[in-house]
Amino acid sequence: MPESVVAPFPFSRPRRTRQAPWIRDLARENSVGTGDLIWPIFIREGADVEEPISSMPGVNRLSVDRAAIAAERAADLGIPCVALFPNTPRERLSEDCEEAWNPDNLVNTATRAIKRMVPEIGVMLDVALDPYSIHGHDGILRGDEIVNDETLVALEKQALAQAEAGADILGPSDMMDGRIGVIRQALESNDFPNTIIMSYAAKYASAFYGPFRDAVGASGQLKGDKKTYQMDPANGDEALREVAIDLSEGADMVMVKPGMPYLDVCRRVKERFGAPTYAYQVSGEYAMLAGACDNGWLDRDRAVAESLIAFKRAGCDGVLTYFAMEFAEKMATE
Ligand SMILES: NCC(=O)CCC(=O)O
Repeated sequence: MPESVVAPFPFSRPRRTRQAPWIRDLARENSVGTGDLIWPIFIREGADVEEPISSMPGVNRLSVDRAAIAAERAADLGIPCVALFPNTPRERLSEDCEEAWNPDNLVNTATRAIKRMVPEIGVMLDVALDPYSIHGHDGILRGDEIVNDETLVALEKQALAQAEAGADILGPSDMMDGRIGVIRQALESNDFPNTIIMSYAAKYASAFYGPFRDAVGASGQLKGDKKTYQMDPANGDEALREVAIDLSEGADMVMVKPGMPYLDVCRRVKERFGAPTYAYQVSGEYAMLAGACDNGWLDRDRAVAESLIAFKRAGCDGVLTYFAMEFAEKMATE
């Protein structure tokens, strides 16, 4: 940033550029639009079903047919991409997570349905085993250990099944070492040169994921915690090392997660690497804001817009947010 030269008061009066809407519009440094947003959708079994998620008031699990209709609405409103997360039926969870590479699992089926109905919207899928494991971890568990290299073999199979289903962006969210290189190599070797990888590069072991685990049906399952693979919230330099590794292994875009408590990390990542940088405003952030708004303690439209502009100000190119649809609906009426 250039050094600012400021005249002494009264020659300098910062309020001059805030005195009326037109000059505030003209002086505004950042903006957020629907084109900056990725909308996460939870997918469940069944047909014609929308099921509320109690810990995320206003967010529903959708059956595949409903998800395709919702994606069409999102595209009409200018949202460029949806991210799909499965609420896998309990009987399909296993130790070895085979459901993750089932070509007909919920997210692969939903991807095909959405791409058939709305080919112009991007579809992003998470590459990680937690929605498919009986223990709720993102990798293969042997004894007490999440085994890194064995997990990579499973992630490769999962990623290829997703690319085959038509996913445009793969989001490895597991935080195993070496997974971006393995997935990129597999995509190149299997004729998917255009599949984009947005790595969850700096994903923290956070308390703010609680409602998500409820949404995907994994809250009761998790044994222990994820601290041996997700990052320590106390660390910032380590995030830069993680991002450097993922970019050098072939990630096209990188993500910081959660969002609002980690805006410093977003800023540092963007400044250091200049790569396309995204933040995930996670379920706990959604629940916190939605809960306060539902209680009348915050003005919902203003609080949501302010939370989203903060990501742009911090240097992000875009945001994954459960508020995407309501923000887009609001923008469309203005
Ligand atoms: N891999 C996707 C997530 O873990 C989402 C977390 C959240 O929304 O809390």
